[in-house]
This record gives sequence, structure tokens and C-alpha cells, in this order.
Amino acid sequence: MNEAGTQADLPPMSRDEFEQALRAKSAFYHTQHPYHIAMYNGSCTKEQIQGWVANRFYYQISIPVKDAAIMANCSDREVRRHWVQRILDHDGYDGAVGGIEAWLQLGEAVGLTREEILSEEHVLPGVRFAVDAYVNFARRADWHEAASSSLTEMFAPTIHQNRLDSWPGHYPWIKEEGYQYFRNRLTEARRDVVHGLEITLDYYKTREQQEKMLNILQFKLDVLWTMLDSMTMAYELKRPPYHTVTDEKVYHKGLFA
Ligand SMILES: O=C(O)c1cc(C(=O)O)c2c(n1)C(=O)C(=O)c1cc(C(=O)O)[nH]c1-2
Repeated sequence: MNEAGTQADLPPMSRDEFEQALRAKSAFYHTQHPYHIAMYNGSCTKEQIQGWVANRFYYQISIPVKDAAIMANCSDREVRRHWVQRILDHDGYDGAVGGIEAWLQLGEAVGLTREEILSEEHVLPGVRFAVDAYVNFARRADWHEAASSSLTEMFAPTIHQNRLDSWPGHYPWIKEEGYQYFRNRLTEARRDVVHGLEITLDYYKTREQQEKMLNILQFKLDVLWTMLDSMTMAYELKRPPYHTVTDEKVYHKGLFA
């Protein structure tokens, strides 16, 4: 390590070594967060599941905005031709309802109304700040860097499969229609990762650049982890923002994204 605490002075990692280093970041994926562990092992309350679904909706609606920001900064037509599929996957096209609608159906399946999800009334400030940080990073960063920050998706198919395997047994009150989002993402995420990984492994050549990418991936892991920390405060520890003052959800809405 050098004085800056990085390994930037070392020779570059080979393509395979770099991919292995990226994949090793799975150790810090939100699968390891106690909130997620509780969701799998069946110890979540209905309020905790509902809180997660309502808050994650803000991530879902922000993803296509983030992907549009990446495309807006990208001068490579071939990349845009591929990347646009991510927006279509979430917004829907040609009769396919899309991920945002599928997430609303998940919300209804866990007992929320469409109106309360769309109103964003449950979105905690900490979740909003974390998601906005991701969107704003995509707006400002070089498009290769923004594109590669999506690579936490390498670890996502396992998490979607875990939900499909464990939730129906633990939470029989969730309606079956709710699970379609997770099923769709199994294939969509795998396809996204092939493209995102190709861009990333081609772009970061020097050790310093590779270390920068690992830091970008850590930023994205921080976004996901921080969202769950906020939910833990609100729905597990019963300390939502302003709990010492009011039970009302007075949180701000929609200023930055
Ligand atoms: O449920 C999850 O744990 C999870 C995680 C992630 C992720 O790792 O960012 C995404 C998704 N789901 C997801 O459904 C999704 O569409 C998605 C897009 C992206 C991205 O960064 O572009 N991440 C994720």
C-alpha cells in the first residue's frame, strides 16, 4: 500500500484477476445486512416487509432516470443501443408491463395500496439520500464509471432467487402475483451484467484505475447498505425520523432527483 492507503503503485491486475476482485466485493452486498437476513429467515413483521417494499420503490423508479443519465453522457451508439434496454425493462414496452408496474403489484401483494406507494409517503429521508446519491453520481461521472457502478447486479440474481425460495413459506399472506418482479430480474440482471462487465473490464487498465473502480463499486454497496440501515431504524428499532416529535411522516419529497 502507498501513503494514500491504496495499491495504485502495483502492476495492473489481469482481466481475470480484476473480475475476481470485483466479484469478491459480494462479501459486502446487502444480502449480509441484518434486515435482509431477517427477510429470508422469516423473522420480519408485516410492517417491515411493507416498509422495505415501499422504500425500495424509490430505487425502482430512480433506476431508469439513472440509466437515462448514463445514456445522455455516452457518445457510443453501440453502447446506447444496448443500454436503452434497461430503461425499457423498468418502464415497460410492447405490451410488457415493466419492472415499475411489477413492483407496484408486489406492493399490492404485500397489502399496500398503489396510491400510497406512488405518493412516496413512506420513503425515508436516508433512503432518498442514498438513492439520489446514486442518480447524481451517474449524472456527473464519466459514463464508463457510471455504467460500471451498476455491477452490484452481479450479486443480485442470488438475492432474487433467495426471495422466491424463502418468502412464500415464511409469509403466506403475500399474494403469489407479487413475485413476478423477482422472476423477471433473474434473466434481466444476468444479461445486464454481461454487458456491464464487458464495458468495465475493457475500460479500467492501470492499477490506479482498477482501484478506482473497486472504490466505485464500494460506493454502490454503501448506497444499498445505507438504505437498509434507514429501514432498520424506522421499522425494527421504531425510531423513524422525528419520532421524538411526531408520528407523522413529515419527510421532504422529490427535491433532487
Ligand atoms: O433486489 C435487489 O437486491 C436488487 C439489487 C440491485 C443492485 O444490486 O443494485 C438491483 C436490483 N435489485 C434491481 O432489481 C434492479 O433492477 C437493479 C438495477 C440496478 C442498477 O444498478 O442499474 N441495480 C439493481
